[in-house]
Amino acid sequence: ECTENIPIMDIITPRNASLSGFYKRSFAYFTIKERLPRILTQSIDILVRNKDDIGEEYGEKAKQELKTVIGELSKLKYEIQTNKPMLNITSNASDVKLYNDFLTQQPNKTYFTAVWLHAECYMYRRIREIFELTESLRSYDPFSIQKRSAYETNSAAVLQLSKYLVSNLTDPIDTKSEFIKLLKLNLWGNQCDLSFSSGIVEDCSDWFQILDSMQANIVSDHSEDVWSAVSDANATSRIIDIVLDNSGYELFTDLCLADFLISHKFADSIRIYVKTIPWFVSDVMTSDFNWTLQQLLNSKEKDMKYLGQRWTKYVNDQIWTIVEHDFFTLPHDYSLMASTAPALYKQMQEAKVVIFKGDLNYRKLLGEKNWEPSTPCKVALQGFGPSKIVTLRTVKCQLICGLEPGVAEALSAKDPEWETTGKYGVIQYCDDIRKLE
Ligand SMILES: O=P(O)(O)OC[C@H]1O[C@](O)(CO)[C@@H](O)[C@@H]1O
Ligand SMILES: [Mn+2]
Repeated sequence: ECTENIPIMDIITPRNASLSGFYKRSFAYFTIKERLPRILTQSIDILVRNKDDIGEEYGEKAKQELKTVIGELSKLKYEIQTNKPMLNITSNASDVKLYNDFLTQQPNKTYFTAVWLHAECYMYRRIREIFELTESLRSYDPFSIQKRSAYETNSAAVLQLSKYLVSNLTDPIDTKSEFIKLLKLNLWGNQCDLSFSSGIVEDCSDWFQILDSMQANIVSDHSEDVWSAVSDANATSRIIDIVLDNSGYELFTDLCLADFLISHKFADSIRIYVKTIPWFVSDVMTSDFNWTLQQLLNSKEKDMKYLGQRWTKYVNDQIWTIVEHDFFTLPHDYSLMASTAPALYKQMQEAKVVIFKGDLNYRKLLGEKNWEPSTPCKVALQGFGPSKIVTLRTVKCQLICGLEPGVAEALSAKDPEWETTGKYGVIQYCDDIRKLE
């Protein structure tokens, strides 16, 4: 039991405190104690199982370097389990200065005593550093195999949704109700995330049938506000930003939403924000985006092929643009964006609406704080507000805002694990704070 000498408290997370492994009766503690080491073990197993293929593709030297990489991943796992301090990143990548400056400023620098967000982001940044410091595996994505198989596992759901979307594009529809239906399908797509389900991907194909019955699990539903914001014909901006989360089926639901926004003329351009390094196992990088379009283009299913062609044209015509920015893989929460990445904040201010996907983005929007669940979203955002904000998030950890009084208490009474199963979700909207001044 190597956590016995860790100075942590055997309590739940206090109200308004930062989530941290320091509170033993928390999901943060469980994640750092159990889940992060398991993710590293999974990565090591996958590298060992695929070392011949990787040697084929990256050369003999890569096969040798894999031994070092596996050793380094094991060392990282041991560091976490024994609560070592998070040391500076030593590679010379573009984010390293910002990263180390941030690390230096943190009062608690060990995995179990740091803010959970910082410790978890740091682990993924260290995984990246291990590959950055090799010669032949600098561009290798250790999560690519898992991201690809997650897509394959859900190909039935992708096919079903592609048929639905294509029929929507041709038949006359009730735009508002179809938009809100697509929004909810998009929300539930967030359940498919490998850092959470540790590789077991839900079968998402029966969601059409049960969408209505899942309505009860949307514990905060601002769909009407989201509809008003995206369909606002008086808005000056014709840009909608989508900050992506997971690859696979979830990415497909994001592209369906992005297509709907263009084809129904709610925007002239969609900016799609991806990660610049392998992140939280499932998160989308440009390579995953391109791979997904390629799968659609190569598909034998006519609707999938058609969408692949349609969406490739959106990219070529710059109706959809991929935005890469280091900020999204820093440990900084979004209240620090304006000061840390002013150009990015300014760019987001150009958008009509900014849609954030998933649990990690939600944690960064709320500054990783254990707010009173009925705290208004505007308060929890702590000043972050480049535009109108929409979040589509399945609830995977113990932080939330914007709930009606009593809702959280009722959920805890009915289902004590409600915050950490991904079974519940929120569709939340926060108006542009510039308007509220
Ligand atoms: O892919 P998503 O929705 O951001 O979920 C990943 C998040 O869920 C968790 O697994 C639990 O909160 C975190 O480790 C991580 O922030
Ligand atoms: Mn994710």
